[in-house]
Amino acid sequence: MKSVLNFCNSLSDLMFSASAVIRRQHFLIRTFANPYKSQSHHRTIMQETKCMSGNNSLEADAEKILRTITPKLDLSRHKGQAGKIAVVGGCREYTGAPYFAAISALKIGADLSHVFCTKDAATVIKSYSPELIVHPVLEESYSVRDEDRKSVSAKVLAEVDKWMERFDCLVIGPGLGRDPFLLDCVSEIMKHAREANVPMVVDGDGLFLVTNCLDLVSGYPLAVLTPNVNEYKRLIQKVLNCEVNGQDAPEQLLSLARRIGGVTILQKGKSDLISDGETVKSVSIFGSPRRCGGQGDILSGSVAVFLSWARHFILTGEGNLSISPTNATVLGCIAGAALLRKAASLAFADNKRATLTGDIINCLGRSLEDICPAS
Ligand SMILES: NC(=O)C1=CN([C@@H]2O[C@H](COP(=O)(O)OP(=O)(O)OC[C@H]3O[C@@H](n4cnc5c(N)ncnc54)[C@H](O)[C@@H]3O)[C@@H](O)[C@H]2O)[C@@H](O)CC1
Ligand SMILES: Nc1ncnc2c1ncn2[C@@H]1O[C@H](COP(=O)(O)OP(=O)(O)OP(=O)(O)O)[C@@H](O)[C@H]1O
Ligand SMILES: [Mg+2]
Repeated sequence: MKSVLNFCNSLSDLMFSASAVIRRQHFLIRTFANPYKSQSHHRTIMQETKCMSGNNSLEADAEKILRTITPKLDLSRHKGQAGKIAVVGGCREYTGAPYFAAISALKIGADLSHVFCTKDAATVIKSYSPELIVHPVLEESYSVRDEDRKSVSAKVLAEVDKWMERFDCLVIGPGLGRDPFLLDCVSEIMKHAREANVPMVVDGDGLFLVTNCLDLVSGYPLAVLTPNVNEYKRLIQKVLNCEVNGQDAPEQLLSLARRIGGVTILQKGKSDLISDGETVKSVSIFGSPRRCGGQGDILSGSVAVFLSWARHFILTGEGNLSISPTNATVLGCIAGAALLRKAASLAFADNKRATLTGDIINCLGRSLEDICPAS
């Protein structure tokens, strides 16, 4: 029995540090197991959301989900098994956003957090924290001659590709900026991530890119979009060709996720609404009335970690599966939103009007400990 258990443990460890082949197998299993892919929608969107709001099941049991998917701290595990995250973002204007996302991933429990940014941003981000692994590989138009664009683009891609298979999730967009050459390179990075079945959380300027080129994520079930009010408005206008409908928000979100081929969308706001085109859930845990910039960046880093943990939990069949919904991307969003909101409320209790994003990051550990104690 013990040897069987040991075997299972080793197998599970192996799976988490997944090779490309295993990732692909997992993806196939998940794809065929996903009713979305079978196109068998037995209920209409209207029936589904009415049914959900009718029995008040829109609100997720977020704390239970977070507790369930968070791995136990185990002395037998080695570095990397609790997750390796990479943030693609950081340019001349923005160095805070990628830092917030990457450091949040570490504070929550990922073992390694990388940042792929421009040269200008790299030294600054490194100086914020020695914990982050910072790659100064991205280039903006101003630093590249027209005739060098092709070769520079290939070099950028090669630099990121060297690491791609090692990541459990990418966060694309915090502080990326909107330089056209840089965004072209990031499009290529996204295509490679998709080929390698690496999950992607797309936020900030990554959403600007995706809204203008939906094919980058369309039909990719491992993509998560985390739009704020503005980013959501732009997505709705582009995809559904209408305005945001505050009255039927869950229904509209469900159709948006369906129209983008079953990606998961976390619509940030007073309540966070989450849908993968199959189901809609909300997270309304009390947060903070302060709307300081950077909270969305914490969220993107958090979702990346929880998504990786949820995937591991589901793919290895570890623990009990008594949670619903069962899509890892949705579970990651629910847990990430819950943790951020709780941390924001703790930070606000301490700092009131002076609450800043750094204060919220400092409360991530306490917030996690309240929901899911380390021992
Ligand atoms: N310290 C930093 O480096 C930060 C950088 N950030 C980055 O800045 C870039 C642009 O992100 P933004 O969030 O500013 O882009 P948005 O398109 O959301 O915001 C653009 C403008 O809309 C306004 N706006 C924002 N939220 C609104 C709301 N709820 N209702 C009405 N108007 C609203 C803002 O004041 C801003 O002027 C991204 O790359 C993002 O990641 C932000 O994450 C904030 C922190
Ligand atoms: N009106 C609100 N009331 C309560 N919480 C909110 C409200 N709006 C947003 N939040 C919380 O703040 C988080 C970040 O949302 P926000 O809209 O600030 O993102 P953002 O604009 O992308 O942030 P960033 O400045 O990092 O780019 C959300 O997940 C949500 O939990
Ligand atoms: Mg944002």
